[in-house]
Amino acid sequence: MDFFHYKNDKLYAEDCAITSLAEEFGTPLYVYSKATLERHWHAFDNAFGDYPHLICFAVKSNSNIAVLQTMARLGSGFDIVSQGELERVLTAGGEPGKVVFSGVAKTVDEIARALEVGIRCFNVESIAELHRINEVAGKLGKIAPISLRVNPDVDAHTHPYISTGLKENKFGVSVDQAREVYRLAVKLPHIAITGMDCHIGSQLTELQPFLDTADRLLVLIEQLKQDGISLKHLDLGGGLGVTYSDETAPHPTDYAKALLEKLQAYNFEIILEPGRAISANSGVLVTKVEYIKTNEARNFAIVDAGMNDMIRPALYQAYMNIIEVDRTLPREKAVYDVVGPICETSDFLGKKRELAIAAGDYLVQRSAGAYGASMSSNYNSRPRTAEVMVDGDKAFLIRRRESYENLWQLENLLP
Ligand SMILES: Cc1ncc(COP(=O)(O)O)c(C=O)c1O
Ligand SMILES: N[C@@H](CCCC[NH3+])C(=O)O
Repeated sequence: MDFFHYKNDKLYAEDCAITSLAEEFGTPLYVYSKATLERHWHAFDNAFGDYPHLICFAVKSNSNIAVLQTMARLGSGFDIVSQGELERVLTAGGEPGKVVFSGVAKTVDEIARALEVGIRCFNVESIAELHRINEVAGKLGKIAPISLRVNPDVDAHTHPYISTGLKENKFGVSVDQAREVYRLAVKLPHIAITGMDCHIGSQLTELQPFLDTADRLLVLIEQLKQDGISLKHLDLGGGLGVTYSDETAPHPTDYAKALLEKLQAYNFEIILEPGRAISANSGVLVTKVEYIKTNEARNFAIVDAGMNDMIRPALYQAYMNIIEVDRTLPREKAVYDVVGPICETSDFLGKKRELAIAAGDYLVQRSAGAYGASMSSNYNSRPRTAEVMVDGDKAFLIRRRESYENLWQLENLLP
């Protein structure tokens, strides 16, 4: 069941008509469905049944505090990559004891804050970081729980910009060095080894790379046993893909089943860090057609949302569906490039889309709940969009539209 659906040819988010939301809150507008967020989180959580596990929502995919609050109320953990994300989780009511901290450049201040609030563990990405965490923990009189992010050198078969598990990527410690690093970690006085993690990439549409990764990590885990190092958890990161057009991504149940077949014999808690699979299809970007422009080569639908609001097509040539909001309007179909207001040729939401539209109509870009608002910017001095969370027939403004004053509120004129 899709909570974004047509009723009498008019698009709804749950029981709220998108046209009404656009008129009430203006466009561009991010609209999230609370029921979809919850259903997707439960799909992961239920997939593991009674097997010990923790689903840590990847905050980077959608960091609005109401989205995080929705996750926290379900009992979710969180995967963070900065102190900013940590503070958001805490503000949203998330439990610090369910936070895992990834990221290659953790600063001294970030480490100290994470130790102060008592996060679940640091996903350590280098030897230098391990030493830094040990030092900071020592100064604070704490023991830092750590997991080593192992880079398994597995090809995730995804876009090169969102592939993270190859040796040439900056992430983690290579699988060949990891044993040495664990042997070092075990000797450090302010470090407690709790687990192992990895994250090989995003928008994976096959299970095999995850399973190959698990195999490589299990070999390493056996070697660590010989060294007397035992782990409490195994964190396989995020990365499960979603359907943007016609790709089929594995269901969390199939993923969990395949993992459990491998891991049943071990006594680990399993941690996953899904972002996109929970948030992408829980949200849409609503935009208004400002102008239709036609030349010999193209029809352009010029809309009020740009690459500053949704950068995925510009950055990864990502395909995202674009659909009409009101199909009862009498319109001729034509093929359009749907482009934004930004002064960049890469500013498009979609190319060669068949749409029945006229100026003034609303369009929706689907699957925009992940890496949409969280990657938005003020480029071209465009105030960031509002965000709305729909719950049944109620709509809550969870981020107000920025004002023009907001654009320069942190800037100063010279004396
Ligand atoms: C360490 C880590 N965990 C989790 C995620 C979430 O990934 P996804 O949104 O593909 O599930 C990412 C982003 O790719 C990441 O870098
Ligand atoms: N931002 C990317 C995903 C990268 C995730 C970060 N490791 C996307 O929109 O597809």
